[in-house]
Amino acid sequence: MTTFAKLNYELSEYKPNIINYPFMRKIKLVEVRSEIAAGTRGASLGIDALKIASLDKKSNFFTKFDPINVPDANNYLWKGNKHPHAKYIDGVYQVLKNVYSTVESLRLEKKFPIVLAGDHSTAAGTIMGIKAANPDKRLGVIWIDAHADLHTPYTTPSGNMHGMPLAMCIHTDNLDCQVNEPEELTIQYWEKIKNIGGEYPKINPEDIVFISVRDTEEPEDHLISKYGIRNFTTEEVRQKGVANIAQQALDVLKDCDQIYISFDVDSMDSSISVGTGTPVPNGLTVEEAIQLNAELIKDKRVCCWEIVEVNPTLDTENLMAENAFEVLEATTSSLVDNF
Ligand SMILES: NC(=[NH2+])NCCC[C@H](N)C(=O)O
Ligand SMILES: [Mn+2]
Repeated sequence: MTTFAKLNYELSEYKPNIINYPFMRKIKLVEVRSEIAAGTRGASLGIDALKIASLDKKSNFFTKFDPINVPDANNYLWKGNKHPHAKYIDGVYQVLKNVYSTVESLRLEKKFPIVLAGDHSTAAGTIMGIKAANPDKRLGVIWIDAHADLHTPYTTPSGNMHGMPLAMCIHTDNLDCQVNEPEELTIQYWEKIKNIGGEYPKINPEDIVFISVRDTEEPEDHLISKYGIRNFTTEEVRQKGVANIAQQALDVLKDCDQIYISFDVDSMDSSISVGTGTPVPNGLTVEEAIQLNAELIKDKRVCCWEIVEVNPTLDTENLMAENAFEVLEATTSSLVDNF
């Protein structure tokens, strides 16, 4: 703890109501065990794998913050998929509404949600919730990921909706690059999803910053160049250093009033990220991921942080969860220390 944080902490013993706020962030853990939007089974176990990693490390992390559980719709997996270009979109819609309303309420209470989630689609619900609580604040997004997650039912190569959350939030169909003909019912759900929390884009595409994105398809590349979305590559992170890239990323978002950070563990290199559904080479090291998140979260505009896509069923010895837990713990203590 910094001296000021320590003083603040000590004072808070005596005057909890006055001193705790606004100096200390009120952290709330949000657990979303959704995996229907991933192509591989098992991401719903990621949160519990993080808890096992914490126990093995004898860390008291999970005793420090109250968790809240958001209901998932993983039972849809038993029914079979009816939407080839947006798999289980009916279930995804339910989960996104749940995440959205949970995050909205937390933000209205000025809490800082640390979201532990399964598949990455739920990040759209998080963004919609942040925006709903403060519609007049311009929201920027730092998306640390191997993927751009900018697909739509009209462009997706896989039908997996964890490849679509950013398109939901910028409210695009990307018809310029249409390759699929989604069914009418699929489109109805897609429209409902885009309009959760209001019939408007929740973020400007220009207010997205990518870090380590390296596995995109042509329709995503089209949106990236159309909107000039900045991507800081792994090479840039390595050449210029993590602190420099963190600063540059925050500078891109200089006109934003609040910032959400989404950390997909597949941003880390495939040599250590076997335990995730879509691993990609040339990613960040664990150390780089730790430094990057710990640095970014110091910015006072950051109002929510999320970690996703840990899948222990694909792993050996819970390696990914152990690494991801290091990132979670270090990022959270940076948040606490630099309130
Ligand atoms: N959040 C993720 N892991 N996304 C992976 C997406 C992979 C690919 N672009 C797809 O649409 O299927
Ligand atoms: Mn992702």
